Amino acid sequence: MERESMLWFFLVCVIIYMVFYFLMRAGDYIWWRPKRIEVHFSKQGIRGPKYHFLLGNTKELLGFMVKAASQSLPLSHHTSLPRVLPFYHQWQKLYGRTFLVWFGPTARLTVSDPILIKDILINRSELFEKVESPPHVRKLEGDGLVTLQGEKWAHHRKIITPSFYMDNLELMVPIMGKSMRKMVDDWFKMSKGSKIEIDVSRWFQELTEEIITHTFFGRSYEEGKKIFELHSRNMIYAIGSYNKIIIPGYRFLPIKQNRQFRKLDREIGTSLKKIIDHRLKDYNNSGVRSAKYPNDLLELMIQASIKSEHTKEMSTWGVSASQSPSAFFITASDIIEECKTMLFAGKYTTSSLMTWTIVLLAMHPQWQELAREEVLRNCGDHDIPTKGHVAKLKTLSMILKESLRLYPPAVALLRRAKCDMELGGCTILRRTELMLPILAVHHAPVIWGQDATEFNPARFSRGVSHAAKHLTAFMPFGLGARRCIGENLAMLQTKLAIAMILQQFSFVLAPSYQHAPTVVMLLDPQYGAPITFHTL
Ligand code: HEM
Repeated sequence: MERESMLWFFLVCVIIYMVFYFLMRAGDYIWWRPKRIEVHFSKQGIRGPKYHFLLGNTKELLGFMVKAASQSLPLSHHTSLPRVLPFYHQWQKLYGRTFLVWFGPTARLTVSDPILIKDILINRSELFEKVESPPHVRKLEGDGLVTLQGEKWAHHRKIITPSFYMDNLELMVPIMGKSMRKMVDDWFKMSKGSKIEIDVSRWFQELTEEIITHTFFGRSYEEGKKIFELHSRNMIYAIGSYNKIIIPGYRFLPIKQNRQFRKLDREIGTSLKKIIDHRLKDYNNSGVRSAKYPNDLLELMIQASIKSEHTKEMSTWGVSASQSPSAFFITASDIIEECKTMLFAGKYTTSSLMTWTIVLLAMHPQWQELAREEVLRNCGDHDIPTKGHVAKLKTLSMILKESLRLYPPAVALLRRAKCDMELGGCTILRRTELMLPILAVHHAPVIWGQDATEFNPARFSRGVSHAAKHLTAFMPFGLGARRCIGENLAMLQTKLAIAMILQQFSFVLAPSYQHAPTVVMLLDPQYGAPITFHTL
């Protein structure tokens, strides 16, 4: 009996200890640790809004966003920072360009000095890692290049990079041109030879989807298209849950939205596997391809995977394990994840660039005229521009850069310190997150001059180095080793699309257009981008 009571006593002590331990850990996470971090930074002169229990500054952040979203900007007015990143606009006035913000109990050091940004993204990038996206977004973006770290990221980057070389992409100009011709012809028909109002953002999303499908899937285009459609549907669920990410365990709730999300995700995996299995039939047991097709991104990855030493994975694909060479490259599930990543990273970013460029040209008719004159002079008035033509469109290049400067699709980057370190004379603690507000850097008068918030593509006439005080202040595609791999593809397809629109139409903002740049995941027009096109 006594032994039994002892056992009970012991058990109760263990439970009390464990409860106490977890309470202490939780208390440390949501109160003492944030307070220590606040003191640590304030001793070094870095201040910021006060940390509030559990929520951090979430309430203030949401308040700023709701207020900013309720008012549109005047037309042709590009001072979008107070609307898009209202917290940065308000707090940098109080605390300076480097300050501490609390996203729940997570501290984020906001850094907008280009010299420090260069340190973080280029000079000492190995000391920083990427920050994971919220769970639903992570599922959508896939475990591909955007999120991978370390050696695996380096392997994938090496394999995928050749697909995005300019020489390779230029071969796709006729295919891209065909998709764009179809879009422009559709608009022409809808205009009945006169004029038509179109919300361009939706059309550009479809266009970029088609082009990435060609880049990735090549001859499997039709099957690839279905996967994109599933992915786009899932994107709607992810966006729906984006503002609920502060609810712990939200993604596990057995609600219709979550069930639907998981179902579509499984369907994407199954469909992709089918395409890969089909392609593998072109390979003999030695891993040599019998059929002759041009290389698309999927093919490059399959070839790399055939060299994989992941024998188990390979045998499930029906390729003889004994034939696999020894170097580790890439596996079947890696390909599936990379595919999702490309779809996620390439579609909405590029359509956002196309949309803002058309909006800007509609707002600034003198630049629209200059760009059209250049296009007609170099490419003629109807023909699909060739890669040679595209290379000559210098004014259009300047316009795209100015569009990316004023309206960068990705408005901020995130990194996390891997260890305690010194940055700009201040000690940063391990696991501190750093927020690099691209939009704020692109709009800073100290970097770009007093006309920083004006649309002036001429500032890029002698290149980025003459446009800004710091070469690294222009970073719509990021900087350093993790710089966007799809930059060439995005610029090429946007140039081609805008050139082909300029050949056929002049355009102005539709009367219903409201100038309201906003961020859900990327920078988009809150009420769409209705534009009135007049046939030439
Ligand atoms: C205007 C269009 C685009 C913009 C503004 C853009 C922007 C960016 C930015 C800012 C990054 C760096 C993220 C970071 O450092 O945390 C990035 C990375 C990336 N982008 Fe893009 N992107 C665009 C188009 C594309 C396209 C068309 C693709 C592919 C089809 C693509 C694929 C990627 C990938 C895979 C990464 C991760 C690279 C790595 O970490 O190695 N992007 N992009």
